[in-house]
Amino acid sequence: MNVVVTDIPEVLILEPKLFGDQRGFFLETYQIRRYADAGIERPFIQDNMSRSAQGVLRGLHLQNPNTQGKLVTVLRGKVLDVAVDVRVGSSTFGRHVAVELSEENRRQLWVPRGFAHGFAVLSETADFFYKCDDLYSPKDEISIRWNDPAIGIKWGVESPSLSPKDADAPLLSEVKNLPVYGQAWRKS
Ligand SMILES: Cc1cn([C@H]2C[C@H](O)[C@@H](COP(=O)(O)OP(=O)(O)O[C@H]3O[C@@H](C)C(=O)[C@@H](O)[C@H]3O)O2)c(=O)[nH]c1=O
Repeated sequence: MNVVVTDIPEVLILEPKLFGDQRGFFLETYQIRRYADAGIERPFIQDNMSRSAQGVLRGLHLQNPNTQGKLVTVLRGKVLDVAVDVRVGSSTFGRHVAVELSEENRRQLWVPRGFAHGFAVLSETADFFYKCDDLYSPKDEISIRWNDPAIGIKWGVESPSLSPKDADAPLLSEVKNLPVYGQAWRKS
């Protein structure tokens, strides 16, 4: 597995080794020791899957407290996947990493605790799978406006299709209960 450290060093791109043969291919999408060596150490306790049509944008989402680290994989299709550092007091607060994840490149993104996450679907449909290191907690959910100019993400999608919650989301500067740097990802 190749590990690519991004401009925000806690955000990682993982490139699992792919074994192709006449039947198709095989790869490990998670393996406890290898991912721990890359810095992804907490146990995953929830797995999620979603399917979305072209032009759908989900995000930007996080939970606080009960922040979740997410290891995200695209099983089918292509998305632009984004992690935004929203940890108050972080030297990279408000900055983001945007990476294309697809069934062709088989890349994964590690979205650490304390980061907002979202993705836009660039293919006809996308099947999206992610592992979480804390449980879904609706009372802790925070949405941040996908097109907040202070974040400045170039999604590559015109007029995305959004959930009502995401369409009405506040700007980053309007969110009161953001995670605090140094608390969001403390080892449990
Ligand atoms: C996220 C989630 C949703 N749900 C339910 C609540 C709701 O009825 C339905 C759809 O929920 P949402 O609209 O929040 O789904 P969605 O917009 O796909 O939310 C997800 O977006 C991406 C970007 C993330 O990073 C995820 O953590 C999560 O926030 O599924 C669960 O039961 N468990 C979960 O873990």
